[in-house]
Amino acid sequence: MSRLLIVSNRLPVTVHADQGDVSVVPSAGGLVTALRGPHERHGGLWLGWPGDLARLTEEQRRDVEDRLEQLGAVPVHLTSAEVSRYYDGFSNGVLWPLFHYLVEKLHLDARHNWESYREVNERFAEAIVARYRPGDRVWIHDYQLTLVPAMLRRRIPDARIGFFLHIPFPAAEVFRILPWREQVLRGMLGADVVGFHTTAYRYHFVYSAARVLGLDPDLETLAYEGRRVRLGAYPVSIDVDEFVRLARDEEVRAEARRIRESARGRKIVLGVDRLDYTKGIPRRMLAIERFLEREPELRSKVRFIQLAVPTRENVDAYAEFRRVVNELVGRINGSYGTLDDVPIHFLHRSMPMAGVVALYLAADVMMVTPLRDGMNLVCKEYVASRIDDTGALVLSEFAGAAAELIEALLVNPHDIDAVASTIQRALVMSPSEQRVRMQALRRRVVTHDAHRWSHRFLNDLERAGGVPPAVGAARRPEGAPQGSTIASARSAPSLIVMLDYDGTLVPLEAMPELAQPGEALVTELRELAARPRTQVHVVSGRPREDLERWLGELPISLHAEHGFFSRAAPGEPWVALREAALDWKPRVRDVLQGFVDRTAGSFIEEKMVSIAWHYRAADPELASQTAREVPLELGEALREHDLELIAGRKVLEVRLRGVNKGVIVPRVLATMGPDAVVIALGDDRTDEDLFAALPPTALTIHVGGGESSAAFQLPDPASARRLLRALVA
Ligand SMILES: O=P(O)(O)OC[C@H]1O[C@H](O[C@H]2O[C@H](CO)[C@@H](O)[C@H](O)[C@H]2O)[C@H](O)[C@@H](O)[C@@H]1O
Ligand SMILES: O=c1ccn([C@@H]2O[C@H](COP(=O)(O)OP(=O)(O)O)[C@@H](O)[C@H]2O)c(=O)[nH]1
Repeated sequence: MSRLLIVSNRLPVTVHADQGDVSVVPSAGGLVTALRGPHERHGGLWLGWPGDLARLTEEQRRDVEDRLEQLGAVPVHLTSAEVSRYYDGFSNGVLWPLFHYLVEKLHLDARHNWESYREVNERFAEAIVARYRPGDRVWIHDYQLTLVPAMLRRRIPDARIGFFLHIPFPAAEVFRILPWREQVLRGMLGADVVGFHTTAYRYHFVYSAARVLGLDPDLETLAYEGRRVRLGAYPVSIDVDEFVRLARDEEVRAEARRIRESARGRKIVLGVDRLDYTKGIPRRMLAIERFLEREPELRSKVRFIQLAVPTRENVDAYAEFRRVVNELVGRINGSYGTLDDVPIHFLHRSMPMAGVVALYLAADVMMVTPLRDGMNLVCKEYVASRIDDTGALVLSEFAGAAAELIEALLVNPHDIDAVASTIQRALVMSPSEQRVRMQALRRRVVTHDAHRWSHRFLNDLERAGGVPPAVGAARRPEGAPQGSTIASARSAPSLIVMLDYDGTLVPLEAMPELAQPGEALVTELRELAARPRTQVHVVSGRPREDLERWLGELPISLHAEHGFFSRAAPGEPWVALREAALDWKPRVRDVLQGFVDRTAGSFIEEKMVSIAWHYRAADPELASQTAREVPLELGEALREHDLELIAGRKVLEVRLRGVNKGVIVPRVLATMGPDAVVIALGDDRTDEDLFAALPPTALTIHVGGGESSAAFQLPDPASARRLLRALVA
């Protein structure tokens, strides 16, 4: 049976060793809460870091490993130097603040932290390989392991790999600050499915990939290295039944009553967060201070409880942050406390889930006001626990959960006045308004629970994969031609080699004039043409002048503008395919010039019988939107003048209908005997016309990733040229 291998930095339990005592306790944080259900249901393995086992005796270690095994947990051990570099230094000192838009907290200079991050990601990939069985699904989680999908893909190319990011993916303008932006994107794109909490995070990812890697932006699927990577928004959630069960539990209810009694008639306003600077605790405290200042008559009627769970205490920013929060709480309690009570009850500890639910049941108002939060599960837990439809939720607009929980009182956590007013509003909310809002919230949380979250993701993972269509083509070529195929072509009585230029013989460049052939390529083509009974044809979309300037001396045939012009040998004239009306050009040029003017970095390439608008160097977001408008604006001109608009790789080209690379095929074949072997290589949509016009016996080769009607495929121009050299050898 197909197993689910869950892979995350943290295991569902963490081992603590304290002065000889060893405890194995449930890990804190939303990721672990969300994944417990799928792990138990699918009965697979969970690979992750168990905490520090270095100080355990051999016997204690064996005992811990037995307990982990019973839980289906596979430990990936980290040294204390790795914890400090990979986890504290890079994951939580670089990626965490950057992805939460807290750029001033970034520590980018410690390169060894990045090295360690890479090494530990390799270790995770190795650990997966060691446990992997064919048919397993691998689900990798979060920012600590962004490189693992690609590392695993290299080791097991046909593995089914999912990746889910639990924190926000920031806007491209913020993401590209990261010196390792390319590696992180390529790492994540190793997966078949990449999941985010919200459509906004997915959008940022797509445009980061477009900007940094030059991929074509598409919100559903990215074509990457010959694969199709599916992107989805899957808002994570909680095990609702478990919270309802705890909310009905007599002991939990008794504890909730005790908490209320100790508040002596005061209303309770609750916060539950890891003590993380993203959670907005200081600004929440300032809003409480503002509220107390503004509402003297309510001071004795409210108790604020803040449960602050210790977290990442070895990261400098967290230690400093704890000091700031302590000072604030001290100041407010000093100003507004009495001999009887203090306004803020601040608890710096973690609690068992039953204790947390008792707090949820006791609280009249729940404050969840992070500055940024990937999702935030605390707010969903509060809603699930309020089985009698009472209570008010104050929720930050910057939590991923705000996209779903729109019936909460949504606030901007940066606006202290607004948060203070919202506390007041929540405290006086009528029971009927509470019910209307809470019922709507509960409906959404109940129907979109953790079970549904994992089900949706794993369903998409089941169906994902495959390769992207190369424009205009329909299937995946078989792979590189075998040595025997090349050998039989070499021994054929005569050989016709038809070659596209850009993207096939040379890599694509930002500006067409930069893609010059270089001496090595010129020599290779000369040697190929010198083979006995061999014809070489370069069949390009380029104008005659480029081909003449770069390849004109060679004893080969040149075909420019997709075969509209041909030149048989050096010194011979260029011959046009037919008479062509060119009266459409000013009109088309005008329209395309409008697109150049509003899309910086794009340009027009004008040839004799076609005009192309190139946008590979333009801002990808702008260019992809603009490209959609081109057919609309050109529609009438295309119809009136019988023109075609052809989409290539980041280029749109207007040309006469019926002029394509296929038109030269009958002429070329007529020059050789029927037993000539034809080899054709091309990378783009326009080369599909050539492949389609060739006889089925031709050896057609698509250069690059994706689908094509070609029989074979080579990854890049370098391998295409190796094949040409092999023909000569
Ligand atoms: O493992 P730690 O370093 O102690 O941190 C705990 C977890 O914090 C983060 O949680 C995120 O995941 C939640 C569930 O998807 C989401 O609701 C929340 O907004 C996120 O911040 C972190 O992403 C996890 O990797 C940590 O395990
Ligand atoms: O003492 C506590 C208090 C809270 N939580 C849980 O920690 C998770 C916090 O998840 P959230 O998504 O809100 O934020 P994260 O901490 O993952 O950033 C929730 O399931 C809480 O119930 C916990 O494990 N121990």
